[in-house]
Amino acid sequence: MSVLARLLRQPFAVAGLALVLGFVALALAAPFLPLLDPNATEPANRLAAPGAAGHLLGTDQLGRDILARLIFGLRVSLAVGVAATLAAALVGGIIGLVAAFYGRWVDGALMRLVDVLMAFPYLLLALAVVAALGPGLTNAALAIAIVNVPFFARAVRGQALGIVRRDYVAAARLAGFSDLRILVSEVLPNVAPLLIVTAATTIGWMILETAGLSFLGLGAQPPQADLGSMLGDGRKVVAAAPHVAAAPGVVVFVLVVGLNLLGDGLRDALDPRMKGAETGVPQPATRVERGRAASGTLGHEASGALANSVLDVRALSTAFATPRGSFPAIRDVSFALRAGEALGIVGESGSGKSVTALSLARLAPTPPGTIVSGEVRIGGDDVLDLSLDALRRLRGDRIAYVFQDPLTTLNPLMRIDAQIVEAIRPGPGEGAKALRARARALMADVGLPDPGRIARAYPHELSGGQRQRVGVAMALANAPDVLIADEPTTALDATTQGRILELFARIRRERGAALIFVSHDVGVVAHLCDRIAVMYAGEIVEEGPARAVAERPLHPYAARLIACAPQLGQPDKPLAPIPGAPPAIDARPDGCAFAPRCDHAIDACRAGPIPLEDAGDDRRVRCIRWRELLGEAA
Ligand SMILES: Nc1ncnc2c1ncn2[C@@H]1O[C@H](COP(=O)(O)OP(=O)(O)OP(=O)(O)O)[C@@H](O)[C@H]1O
Repeated sequence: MSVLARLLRQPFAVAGLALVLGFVALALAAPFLPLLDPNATEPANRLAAPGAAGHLLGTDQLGRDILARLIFGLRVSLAVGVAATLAAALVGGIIGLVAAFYGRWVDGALMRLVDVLMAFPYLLLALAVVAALGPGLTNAALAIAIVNVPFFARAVRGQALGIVRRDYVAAARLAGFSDLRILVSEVLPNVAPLLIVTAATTIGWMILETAGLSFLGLGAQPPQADLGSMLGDGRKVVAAAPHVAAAPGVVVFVLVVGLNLLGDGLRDALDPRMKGAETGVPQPATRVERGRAASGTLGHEASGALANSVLDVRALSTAFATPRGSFPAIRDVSFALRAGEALGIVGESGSGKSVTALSLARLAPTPPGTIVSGEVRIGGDDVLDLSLDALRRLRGDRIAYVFQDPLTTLNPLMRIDAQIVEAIRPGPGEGAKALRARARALMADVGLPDPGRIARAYPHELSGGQRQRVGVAMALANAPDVLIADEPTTALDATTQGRILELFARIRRERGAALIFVSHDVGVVAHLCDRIAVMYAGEIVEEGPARAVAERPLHPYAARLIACAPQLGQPDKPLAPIPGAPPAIDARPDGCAFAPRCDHAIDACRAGPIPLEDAGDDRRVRCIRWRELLGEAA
């Protein structure tokens, strides 16, 4: 959606835009309107009331027409405000960019200068500038621009500091581009929205400041009018003729309100992340709004309830709000796990593995995510019905996570043992010493060498494999019933990966927790897990015992996915990548989502939703042709 379209969706911004456009049109048209001469005095008609003697808004103390002066004054104020804003944005922008780009002493010198400018109260500084340069509108505008340079310089520097360290700027340097070219083509486009936003939200303020200087007699000089000098003139006769001050007062007020509404709207349109409601802090739990999903319980019957399951997921669907509407990222996901059982979820990137894993403890981000249907039963409770307090107790206690990169989840400033202790829910009367002992025991349990040393270390002092073991120790802290590992070995080298997989296998054997292991590596999952669920475009397309699925997949997608995974000991195995790409969440077809990439698709595949069918031998498959294809293969 374009910036303009986003702007026009905000009623307050539209009101601001209408007001500002109205004022600008009036100011531009001033010379062509049938107005009286704004500077022509008419002593006989001094302080005429509005409507009297052909003066719609009356006259001032010299008998000048207030309406004409107001429109011409508006023209002057707008021009001065815009010019001062552009000048401040230009100079401040350059200072900010140069300071961030060159760093070190350049940055130090420029920023100290900016600090000095900011140390003075703005009006005092503006008065000093005007005193030095002499009164007059141009000098007043210059003073206001100088006073506002620091705001632009600081904002731009802050943003540019992050950008100049990015790899694409380093790449431009390596390519031999000149500093100017890098600043203009790589850095500037990234700070431009911020510059526009700062200008849009400051311009109203700058018009007010210029009006303030004119009000004090330091800006527009007689007979020229601007809104500030008109207010200053009106103040002298406010008791006898309040309309003289009221007219410019109302115009300044409405103009600045309009500019601020427009500026705020522009900020939200240019950078939606800055908008309060949408960015807000993520909610502590995924929103649940069941009953909105159309697909209902397809496949629910097939899953059936599993006797003595610790986790029972039925027809779970999670949707994400996008600018084009709300679309399900996962649909109708059902499976069940017994204590000690391990389920591997595999699929291409974007197939919904992580959204499934996160939705189980309502950790999928809201906004933009909402769980729109389903049930997640852990030991009889439906997680989707729990209060926030109950949900907090459940997380960590009964369901725990291990993520891909523990460096992002560990606190860089806390020692390892303190972080593990923090994850432990203390038993009654359990003191600090006992908790530390439990932390050491956990560390030994997950195979961390030399727990004494590692306990005192910070996360950055550990290797990737050690950090992942810390992540596992924290997840195991309260002996959860369900352990969910989301690609826990992806960031590790092959040897370390093997050791961490062994750790998961041991945990499962010894602790009897149910394990959900998310991975894009079918080989790893087949080795570690009892069952495999293959996901495609947000749906489980095949689910069953790991060995059976890996050796004799029933769904054409599962078969292709397994065919394109390299296998240890089979160096000659031909790898056949699947042509095409999975559909985006807002472009999923009505029927089988894999049909456009499937060699076996027929018209019936595209006709409508395909149910997850029971395929015997404890297997389920979402394909209407699996029996035929199995026959062909045999
Ligand atoms: N915060 C979000 N906002 C909008 N859409 C999202 C969000 N998070 C995920 N999605 C969408 O949901 C779908 C499933 O994403 P998910 O992260 O579950 O995939 P995945 O299978 O785990 O992929 P990967 O292996 O790359 O992690 C994707 O199409 C993604 O675009």
